[in-house]
Amino acid sequence: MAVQTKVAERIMVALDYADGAQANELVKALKGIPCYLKVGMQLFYSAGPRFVLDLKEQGYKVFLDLKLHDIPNTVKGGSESITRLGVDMFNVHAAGGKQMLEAALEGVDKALSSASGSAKPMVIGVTQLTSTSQAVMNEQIGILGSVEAAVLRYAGLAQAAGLDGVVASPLEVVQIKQAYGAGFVTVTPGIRPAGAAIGDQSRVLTPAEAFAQGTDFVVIGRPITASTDPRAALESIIASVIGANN
Ligand SMILES: O=C(O)c1cc(=O)[nH]c(=O)n1[C@@H]1O[C@H](COP(=O)(O)O)[C@@H](O)[C@H]1O
Repeated sequence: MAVQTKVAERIMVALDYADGAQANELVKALKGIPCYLKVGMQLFYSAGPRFVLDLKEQGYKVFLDLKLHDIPNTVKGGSESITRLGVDMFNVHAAGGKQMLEAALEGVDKALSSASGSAKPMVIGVTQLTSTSQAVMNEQIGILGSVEAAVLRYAGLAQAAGLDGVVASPLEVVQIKQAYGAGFVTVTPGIRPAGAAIGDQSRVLTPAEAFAQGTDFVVIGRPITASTDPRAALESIIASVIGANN
């Protein structure tokens, strides 16, 4: 497999758009690059399950980022509905606790036991959002200690519940892999190519730095979607990762 393909398959492009038409413009612009596509709440609340099904029909890997966080019974039902869409990955907040995380997996199993041929999606626990700084976590949210310690605690909870991995910032990947094993998947937003606007993110690294930390997937939105030439932006990110490895 070409090295470009291997890198592209580990880049999740965040389709943070107001509607399906705008998102489809980007999908068209990136056609032929085998990246993962991430559908988040803005697009899903507007374009709905149909948009997700369309991406799957086109053969894309899809991460449905709806960050479920509710009572276990509701999360179980939500996970069941999500699994029926045939997505490859979805996420739930680890802060919901072990019973809620286990309920998400029960929802997946329930859908798979009755659905026709849906593949098992990876279920990923959100730890501390990458927009959260140490000060915000301690002083506003009221969680004491370091961000790293909180992320590791959430990751441990996610693993104990049987999840496939976690969303965290690239700064925490080495510790997560050390504590929970190389096979415990890390999905890392908070990615900014050198010189890109950081915006509301707090804990960031460049794409090449994130992969050097050993992350499995990077999530990238605005550095691609806000670019005047999104395809060139993605290609230059891929080239930067390959260049850093040579
Ligand atoms: O679960 C996520 O995808 C997520 C978790 C997190 O901690 N931080 C985070 O930024 N995200 C998502 O990753 C994407 C990052 O987008 P950009 O900041 O534009 O690159 C957005 O769609 C966020 O919703």
